[in-house]
Amino acid sequence: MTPWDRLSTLAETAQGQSILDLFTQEGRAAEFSARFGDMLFDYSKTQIDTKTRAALLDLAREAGVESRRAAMFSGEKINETEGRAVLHTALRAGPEARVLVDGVDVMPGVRKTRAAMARFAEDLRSGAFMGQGGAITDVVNIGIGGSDLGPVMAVLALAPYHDGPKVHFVSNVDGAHIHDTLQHLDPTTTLVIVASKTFTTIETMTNAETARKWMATQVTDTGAQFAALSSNTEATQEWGIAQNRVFGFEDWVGGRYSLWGPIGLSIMLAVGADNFDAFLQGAAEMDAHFCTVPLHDNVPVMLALVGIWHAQIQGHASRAVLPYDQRLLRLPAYLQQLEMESNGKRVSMDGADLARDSGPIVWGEPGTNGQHAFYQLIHQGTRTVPCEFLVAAKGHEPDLAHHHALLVANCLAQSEALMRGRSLDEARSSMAAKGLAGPELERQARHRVFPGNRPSTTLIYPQLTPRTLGQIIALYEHRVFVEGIILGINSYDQWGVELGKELATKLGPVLAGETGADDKDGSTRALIEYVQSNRS
Ligand SMILES: O=P(O)(O)OC[C@H]1O[C@H](O)[C@H](O)[C@@H](O)[C@@H]1O
Repeated sequence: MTPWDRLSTLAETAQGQSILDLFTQEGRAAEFSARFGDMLFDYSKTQIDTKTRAALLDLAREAGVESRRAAMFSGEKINETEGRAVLHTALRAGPEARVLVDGVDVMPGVRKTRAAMARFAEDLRSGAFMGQGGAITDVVNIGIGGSDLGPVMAVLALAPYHDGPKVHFVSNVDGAHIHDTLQHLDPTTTLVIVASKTFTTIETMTNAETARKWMATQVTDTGAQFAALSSNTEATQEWGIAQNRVFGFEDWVGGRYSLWGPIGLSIMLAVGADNFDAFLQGAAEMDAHFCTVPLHDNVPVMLALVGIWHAQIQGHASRAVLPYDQRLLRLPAYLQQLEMESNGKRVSMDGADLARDSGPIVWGEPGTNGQHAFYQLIHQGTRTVPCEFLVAAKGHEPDLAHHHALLVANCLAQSEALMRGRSLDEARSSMAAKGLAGPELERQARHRVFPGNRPSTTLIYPQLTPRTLGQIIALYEHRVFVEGIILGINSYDQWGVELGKELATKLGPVLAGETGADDKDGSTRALIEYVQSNRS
């Protein structure tokens, strides 16, 4: 019997197994949680028991998690469809590290770029680097996908550490985005960063061109107030950005894994090089944990196995990520790219159809806001949505500690409510206490039943510092990697984004009326006609 078969059988047995009843086993909370430093990952509020966990760990071993992990860290070209190594971990490696790609140590180059970024950041933050109108007050990062989501998420998350210029982000090709961002800024004291690994992404290049025109209205040497983050340094030069403000990286850094290097410049500008270093250090600590701790106690591995249990074994199509932390507002969006662009694939590494479901749909919002919106479905809908809660024991506002206490209480209450539910008898008693009786009591009570037994995990940490944020992001990166290995997926390519881009490029001239729409289907033709007759 393969571990997959064993897990299917275990899932059948687990059907109807009360999670709450599992807690009659003494010490379950400690036994079904994993620690990393002062961070605790609690997965005891799931149906996973000792046998299930053993089978999940066998699955990980048989899939070759340990050897694939070694292959990734040693610079092997594990991104086989693109023939590339996967070494975002090198961007945060410590001073002693040596990482070979094709026999060459890449670390001297990584350190050189990191030092150049830090010098530039400190020059800009101290006012040594200025715009035409004086010290830089605002920075606009123009990028999309991995060149946007990571930096936006991290800059918002680290608000208590901001002591640099105000950082803004423009990603959407919708002119509204750049318009609304630039209209309040002064071009003479603004730095524009063009962040694009390829430096060909149409949205980014269109926005960059618009920013350049805006800058030219008041600045004589526009190029002097631009910086570029890219692995295509030739294109940055052609575009007119001086070499000393181009921060390059190699093709072994995937877009959605790139915030640790040059793509993180906006984060460094906002919080300073020391805080950025702490962010990298946190991630490096998680890397060391992932590489050395036995699978059973390994937080990324266990997070991945819980994910596999819920998505591929129990068949839950989505998972909700619910940070009880307003500053992690964009974490769900960031994780949507990280997880769904990495593991949303229908063929395995060798091109065969995937034997089971690909990675799940990831969605979420910060708590407590989500509670007043979609938690209704999570508690009483017909589908089970495994929930991943994140919360800090302590906030950053000592005088608002009572807010934080309420926040934490709500987070803990939600995982408890999801597990415990409310029975029909309990609902009946509360209706009876309100004076209801007979059929009306019965009808009202049924609406107030919570089936419960809904699984969730909680990641809890002392406080959201730069170091903790680095740990959390690296944790999720490795989770994605482990899930991808188990599914046999190449988590590091993204061919699924190409077709839409190609068709959009061809539709441009059609919409402009330069070419006909004869080869289009009826629906697309009708939409084209609608746009053409309603845009003037
Ligand atoms: O950084 P860029 O080359 O501009 O790419 C930006 C983004 O666009 C692509 O379509 C990919 O789906 C993303 O993985 C990537 O992060």
